[in-house]
Amino acid sequence: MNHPIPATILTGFLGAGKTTLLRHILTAPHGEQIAVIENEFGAVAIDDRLLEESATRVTTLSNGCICCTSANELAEALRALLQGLDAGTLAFDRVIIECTGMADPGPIIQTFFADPLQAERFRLDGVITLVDAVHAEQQLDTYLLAQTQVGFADRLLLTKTDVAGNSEHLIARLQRINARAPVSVVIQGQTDVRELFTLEGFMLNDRLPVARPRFWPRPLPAPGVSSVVITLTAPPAFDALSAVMERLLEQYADRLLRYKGILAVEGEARRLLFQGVQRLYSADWDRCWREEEPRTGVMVFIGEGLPEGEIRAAFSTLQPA
Ligand SMILES: Nc1nc2c(ncn2[C@@H]2O[C@H](COP(=O)(O)OP(=O)(O)OP(=O)(O)O)[C@@H](O)[C@H]2O)c(=O)[nH]1
Repeated sequence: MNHPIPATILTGFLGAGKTTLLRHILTAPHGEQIAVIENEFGAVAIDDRLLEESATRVTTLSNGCICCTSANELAEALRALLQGLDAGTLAFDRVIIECTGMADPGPIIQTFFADPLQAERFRLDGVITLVDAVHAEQQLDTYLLAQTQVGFADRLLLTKTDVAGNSEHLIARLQRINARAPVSVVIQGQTDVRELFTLEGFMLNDRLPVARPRFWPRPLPAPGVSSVVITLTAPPAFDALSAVMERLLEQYADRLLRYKGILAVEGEARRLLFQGVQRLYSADWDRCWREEEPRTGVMVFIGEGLPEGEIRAAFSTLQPA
């Protein structure tokens, strides 16, 4: 059985610097061969040829926005890459998908969960969202999509800080939208590529940063994308936990972009890893808790117009009064 091939999704609003970063990734000496799936918006080919020189293969999805029409096309492109790999006509260690600036990463991510072949042969390593420090505040004010892209991220990269100057306010805003994803600065695509390649954002392991709870003086204006971090100090019973999650998903799955957590369960030596994207989720038993580890569970919910009160109330029923 082959190891699943890691896939990285690059997203970010129009002009955020995705192609600039991709070019840097393709020429950096990280030792991986990379296949690229480009999602063109409109007919104007961006620098495919430039990318072609350093990538194993560049597949361009013709159909504009992946999120609207071409989820199937993406699945087809991934399948074609696998065929090439299996036939020995292609060699690559990783796939990078560059989304258009107007794409909602949700359906793209779901492609990796929904299709059994994709789920088996690929491992979604992480979603990297680029944020243009010059324009992001205005984009976040105007386009829910810009917030959604931030909400889906495992890692946020702030670009153009060389022009924007002080970005503290923006960084605080990004962390409010997505308390889970670390934010780092990238100027003209320059970054340590290896750090982008081992996110394992969907594997939920020890790399999940356990976000500190944050307190904000004012609630976010709704609707907006925000995150809620829930900490469970006492391990709940499995059935009670399942019932709470099922009820929340039944009612609010549409509003939940992503949620994931590491949970301790009563009478169970192993950690429960729970993660999902909108309606698609999985719960898996992971390694045993180590003796010295506090059996504290943490769940992070990221979503649009998050029903924070309801989520907190549901989980509080799992804790001793
Ligand atoms: N000053 C500055 N400019 C940057 C930086 N990163 C990217 N740019 C410029 O921003 C512009 C847009 O960069 P691209 O890499 O094409 O952005 P993109 O996200 O691929 O754009 P779309 O495909 O249109 O969504 C280009 O002119 C880049 O040179 C940066 O860190 N600083």
